[in-house]
Amino acid sequence: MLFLGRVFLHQQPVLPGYCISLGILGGLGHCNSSRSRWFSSSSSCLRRLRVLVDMDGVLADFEGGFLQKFRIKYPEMPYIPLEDRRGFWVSEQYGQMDPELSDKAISIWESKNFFIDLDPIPGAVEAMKQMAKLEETDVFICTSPIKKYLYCPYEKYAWVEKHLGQEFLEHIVLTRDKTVVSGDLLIDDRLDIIGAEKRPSWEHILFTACHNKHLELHPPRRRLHSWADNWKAILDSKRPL
Ligand SMILES: Cc1cn([C@H]2C[C@H](OP(=O)(O)O)[C@@H](CO)O2)c(=O)[nH]c1=O
Ligand SMILES: [Mg+2]
Ligand SMILES: [Mg+2]
Repeated sequence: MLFLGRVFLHQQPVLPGYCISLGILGGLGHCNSSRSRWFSSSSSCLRRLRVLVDMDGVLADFEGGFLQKFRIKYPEMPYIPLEDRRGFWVSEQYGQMDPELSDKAISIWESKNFFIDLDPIPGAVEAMKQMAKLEETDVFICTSPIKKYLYCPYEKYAWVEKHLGQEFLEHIVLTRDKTVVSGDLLIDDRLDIIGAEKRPSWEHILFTACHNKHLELHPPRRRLHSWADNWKAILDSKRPL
């Protein structure tokens, strides 16, 4: 008998709708990673955890890099110290201070070398290397390019190669819509991640950043406060028992 369905863990669907199994559902997860993983000898497929990790604000310090370059390019202009940042979009808050500052802010991340020059977030590189080495775990960097595509997509790849190594180039998902990417977890600094898929397969873990640290999350939503926080425990909470 063919069974087509979804399994829920922590109220999150962990099986994409296209995962078809022959009856036995216990312990199933993403079964599409390779043909041999679809079924083990006991007719249940090995379940690998898939973690999607955002780039800007989680691996690469977009906010710090922005402020540094903004102050160099516009030394006479007012700026917003990182502790006063509110709201995801930098240009919105700058525009509220002075309408002409919105375009000036945008000019910073639309410039050549903005994305490649970003410093890693503390602990990010080490955590990603450790995470990738974990058994039964697949890690992907899931990041949105800006729409001015002249430099950003290239520089995001170059950044990953520079800081994480060439092997990680196989693990990049560039998308403007993260809801259509399947995974168990998405670690991301943006509060509202919406798109075409109304029921994304991942649980969103909010990565704490200067612009979101004051926001109160409603249960069962969870945060990762930094890479010094216990990210392994969050991964383990999504593994089958
Ligand atoms: C415009 C803007 C972009 N970004 C990041 C988010 C996206 O990267 P990521 O998906 O890696 O977090 C990218 C394109 O919007 O730039 C900010 O973090 N703040 C901003 O104000
Ligand atoms: Mg981000
Ligand atoms: Mg691994």
